[in-house]
Amino acid sequence: MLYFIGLGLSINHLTLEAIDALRNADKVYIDTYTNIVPDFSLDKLVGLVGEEKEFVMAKRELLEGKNIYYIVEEASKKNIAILVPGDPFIATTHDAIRVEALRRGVKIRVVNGLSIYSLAPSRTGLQAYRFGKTVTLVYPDYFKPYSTIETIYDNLDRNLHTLLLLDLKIEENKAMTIPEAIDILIELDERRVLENIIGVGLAQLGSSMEKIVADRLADLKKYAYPSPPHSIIIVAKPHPVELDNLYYVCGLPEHLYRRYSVSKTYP
Ligand SMILES: C[S@@+](CC[C@H](N)C(=O)[O-])C[C@H]1O[C@@H](n2cnc3c(N)ncnc32)[C@H](O)[C@@H]1O
Repeated sequence: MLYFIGLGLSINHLTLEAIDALRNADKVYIDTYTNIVPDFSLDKLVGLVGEEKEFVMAKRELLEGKNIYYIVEEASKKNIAILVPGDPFIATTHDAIRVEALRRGVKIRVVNGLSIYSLAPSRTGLQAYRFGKTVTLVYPDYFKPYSTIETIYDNLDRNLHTLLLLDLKIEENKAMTIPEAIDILIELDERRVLENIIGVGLAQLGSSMEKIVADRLADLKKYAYPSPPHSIIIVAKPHPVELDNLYYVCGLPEHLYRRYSVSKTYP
């Protein structure tokens, strides 16, 4: 059996179903590269699921490429678990392992986990059905990420919010921060609309250090955030209830709350 288990965004998000599946596993691969879970502790995990099994802190190379065949082979003989931050199949590359297991006739089980995709709308009060395509902003090391800006423009043109995930290169010790992302966005913004639009900065969502702040996108740079993971929501024209949530839940400054309570134009 091959288990794909979501950890959630904090070790405290592990569900009873996840703990049960982990207890059944002979070997647990812990995905260490698709996200950062700041409060993750192997000792705490072992305490919850028992130590009589093998734990492997897995880098990208262990869960991708030809190693997929090795893991599926193992899972044809033993109970193997892959523990993934967030939800195991949201914004990860683990589908290739699932498909290979099913192709080989190896049984699989998916245990879902709390994801940035559900916490972002839920924690901010922005309505889930008003989000357009999610996009990741990558470091402009090799090319400028114009396609990311195009996606944000497309969403704004359809009056939809954008959940912007920020680049993680964990194996290079790099994780994009909200201020870094804003510099990149403003530099690439040919329409010159983004700096005045409302943005919501999300840092370590779901952990005890969680920070959520709403302001003009350009002004999100002036806040202090705990270390990554960070994301940003680019907010389309907010509905009245969303505007209330931006003010009361996310700390939108009062002058912006008042302005958008009466203004017909946005931003
Ligand atoms: C590749 S995605 C993986 C998503 C994960 N599988 C899930 O279901 O949440 C990782 C990106 O999600 C965002 N993210 C993940 N956890 C977060 C958190 N706790 N707070 C803010 N952003 C987060 C960051 O932008 C990070 O770079």
